[in-house]
Amino acid sequence: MSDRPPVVSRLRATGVLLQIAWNTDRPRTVAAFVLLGSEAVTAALFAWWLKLLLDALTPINTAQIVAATCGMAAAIAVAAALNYTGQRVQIALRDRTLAQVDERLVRLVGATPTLEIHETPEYLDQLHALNRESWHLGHAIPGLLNMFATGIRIIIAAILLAGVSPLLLLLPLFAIPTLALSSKTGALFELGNDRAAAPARLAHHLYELATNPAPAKEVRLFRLADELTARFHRTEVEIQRIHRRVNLTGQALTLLGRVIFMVGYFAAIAYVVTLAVQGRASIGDAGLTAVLAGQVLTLVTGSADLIQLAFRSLATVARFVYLTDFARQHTLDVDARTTPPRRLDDGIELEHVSYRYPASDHDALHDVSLRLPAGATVAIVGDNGAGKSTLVKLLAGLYPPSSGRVTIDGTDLTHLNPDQWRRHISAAFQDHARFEFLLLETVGIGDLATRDDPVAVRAALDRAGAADLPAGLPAGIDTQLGPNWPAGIDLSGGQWQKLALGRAMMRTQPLLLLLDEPTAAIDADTEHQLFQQWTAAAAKLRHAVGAITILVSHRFSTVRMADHIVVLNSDGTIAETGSHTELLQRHGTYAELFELQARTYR
Ligand SMILES: Nc1ncnc2c1ncn2[C@@H]1O[C@H](COP(=O)(O)OP(=O)(O)OP(=O)(O)O)[C@@H](O)[C@H]1O
Repeated sequence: MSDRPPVVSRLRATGVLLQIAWNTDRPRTVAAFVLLGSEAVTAALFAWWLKLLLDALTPINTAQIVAATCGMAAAIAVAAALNYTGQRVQIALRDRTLAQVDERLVRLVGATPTLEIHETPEYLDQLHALNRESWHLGHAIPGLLNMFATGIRIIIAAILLAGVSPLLLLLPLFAIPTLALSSKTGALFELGNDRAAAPARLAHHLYELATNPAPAKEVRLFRLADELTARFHRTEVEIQRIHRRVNLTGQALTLLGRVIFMVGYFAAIAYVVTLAVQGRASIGDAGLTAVLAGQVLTLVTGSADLIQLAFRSLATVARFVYLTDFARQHTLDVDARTTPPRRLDDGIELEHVSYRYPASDHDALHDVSLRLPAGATVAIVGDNGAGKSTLVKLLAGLYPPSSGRVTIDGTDLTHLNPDQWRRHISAAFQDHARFEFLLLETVGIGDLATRDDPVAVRAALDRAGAADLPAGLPAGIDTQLGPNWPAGIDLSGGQWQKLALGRAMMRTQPLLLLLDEPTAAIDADTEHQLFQQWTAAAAKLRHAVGAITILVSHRFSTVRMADHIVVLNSDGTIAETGSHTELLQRHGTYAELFELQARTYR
């Protein structure tokens, strides 16, 4: 997961967790440590009151008997009260801290300017493992507090035992193997999870395929239930095999540690009994030792379990730290970068641009050099997988080129503040998101400045050819979208796509409008009309801001309207560029594809 040794990454995780708790709720952080620490002191002193009581019996010392009995009763009552309050504070602190952990992750990942983290297998494995182990996160804060309280009890028990005989301080030494082995077993658990991360992600994917509504049609049509079940079963067997192997080793190590401690425990009891027989220890000392030796057993084995649990939960916190570090590394120092121009005078240029996806062994785009003049409408065509969407995402700054550069009026796109650049662009994709909000918001978020303005939203819907869509819905523009919400309704694929288009139309003067097969689910005639409308709008914007419109489409009746057409080869290189007329005269790939499609429609 990271290059750091496990102990260092756990220490860092502890620091991060305590810092989040502190920033989230300072009073409760302090209260939890004070209450549980005080409970530990009170409970640990019970044995001392017992010793005073036993010593007061021979000879009888009534005042001491009364004081010791009251002390014992008070120790029990106060410890119970502190424990009750401390646990409640601890639960509230845990819940608030966990909510803060989730919020940090959402904020950091959402603010990452490029898409690369979503395509890096190592990152995805860690994210999935974090989701799977999310219940461990819930143990992290209680685990740290319990370790703190247990530490106090062990220290007090050690002081009291040393008072009887310094030799008794050797007793906790017998616990060292248990303690040492517990971190080893914790590391083994983490190793199991790391090894199982990839098959676990596969199992999750198979589970989602079988249970989510989106793939349900194809799963039934292609009768894939048995196939998915068989794959799921094989993957789960593999996951269990990985865990079983490391768990067996862990259990054997735990047993060994316990046996060693038991030897020391019986030796301590035998030693104090011998001292008492020789008259070198009082009855109270013998009672104190018997109770404390028993407590040390519980405390040490308990603390070993606590350390193990804390090690596991801190391993999960360490995943969170890894993910946030990863996201932070990808959130480059954006504020320091140049502000984009308010209008395009020259245009956009791609200079020998190549792009390779993190998990891929070949370029999706290779050595692409292109000039997109200010004010132009540009269509990109090519076979499936030729790199059209990749090119669109590079222009949006969602990926940095692997080599070469994209310039905006001469400024390297990677030097522009991505947040500012995205204020000047708009986009609609074939694989658009389904924001299940009110229709008004689903479209309005295309321009956060006017997101709640019904006039702006209706105008955007009009530009997207969806002016009539709200009228057919129960609450019009205020209809809740998404069947999973109260009064929420689902839409057809084409209707969702029109809303995505509406979102793209919210911005009225973008410098760059990216339309990546935004009308694939809409009929060809409507697409044709819409593109005519957009070309007319682009002509107006040409003079105002020099806006460039990029359209990816497989429909040549639409593509032909563009000023410039870029044809990509299936290996991500450029085949040819030019206007429709120029490309037809060239009798190359475009002319061939155009003729083929035109023939189909004749
Ligand atoms: N996230 C990814 N990780 C690895 N490879 C990818 C990823 N996305 C796309 N590719 C690969 O990059 C190449 C270009 O894909 P891209 O989506 O840009 O093609 P496209 O021309 O838009 O295709 P289509 O017409 O099918 O939408 C393809 O070979 C594809 O398999």
